[in-house]
Amino acid sequence: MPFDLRFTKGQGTGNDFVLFSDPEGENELSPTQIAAVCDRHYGVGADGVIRAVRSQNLDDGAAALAADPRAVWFMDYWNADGTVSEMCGNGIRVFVRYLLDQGLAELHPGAEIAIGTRAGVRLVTRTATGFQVDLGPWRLAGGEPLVRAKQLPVARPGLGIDVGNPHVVVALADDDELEGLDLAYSPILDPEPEAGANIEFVVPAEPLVEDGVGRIRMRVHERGSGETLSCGTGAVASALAVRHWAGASAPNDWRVQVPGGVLGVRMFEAADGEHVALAGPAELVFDGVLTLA
Ligand SMILES: N[C@@H](CCC[C@H](N)C(=O)O)C(=O)O
Repeated sequence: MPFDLRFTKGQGTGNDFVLFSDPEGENELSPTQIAAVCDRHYGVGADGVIRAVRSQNLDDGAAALAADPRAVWFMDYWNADGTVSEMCGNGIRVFVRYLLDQGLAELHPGAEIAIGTRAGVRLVTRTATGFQVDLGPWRLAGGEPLVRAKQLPVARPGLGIDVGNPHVVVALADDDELEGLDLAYSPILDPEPEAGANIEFVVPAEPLVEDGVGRIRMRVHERGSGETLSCGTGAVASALAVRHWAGASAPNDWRVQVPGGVLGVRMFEAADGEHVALAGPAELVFDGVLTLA
């Protein structure tokens, strides 16, 4: 039975999403419907779909509420191919902008909002130009899979990093190598992690550190979405990887240039270990109605 999906299109550094509100958790889209919505020729076009559900109305939301009763909203995130992901760093900023715009939540200056996600509860605050999200503790995922990509002459070792979702970061020699990559083709990981991974290619700026801030450029091939203009968790994983390679003197503040803009990354100590935060813009672009079969 066809139905009308009322949605809002949003983006953060060019990583774009279709957002819709389903407080009672009654309108989960099928993977086929999500792929149809995200199709850039026959649908709205987006890198992912985000459903706003009250945490109390989702199984995954119950865990979020148990962890933090303030997490009344759950970010139900889906990639463009209809697969699910645990976390989206650009998406969660756009999600908060959407909740505020729809009058579903409030966020006063200096306050924080708790959002339920499959990676756990994440805290979001306002910044002068957008939002910052504390992505919580991170970890080296173990192993250094070889990465093959089109136009990369030889396979390179990647570093596995988990920031709630899985990433493999690969260092390239220079901007020419970065620009020359053809990410219309999916890079190949050897060994391929069972759950797949988002793959980031990074190049240090010259100099790497300026005024105490590390600077890198990044392109990404996202699990479930292909090449995107930006990936927030990918920017975080990339800064963590480059700091890891650079050694003890490397800074904790990073500026990550992606094709769609610039993101800020900061590592800091918290009660449960080192956390990593992501800052960047979040915009709503237009509202619409799509009839779905
Ligand atoms: N673009 C997002 C990440 C979205 C999920 C990712 N494709 C995955 O499957 O883990 C971001 O900004 O972090």
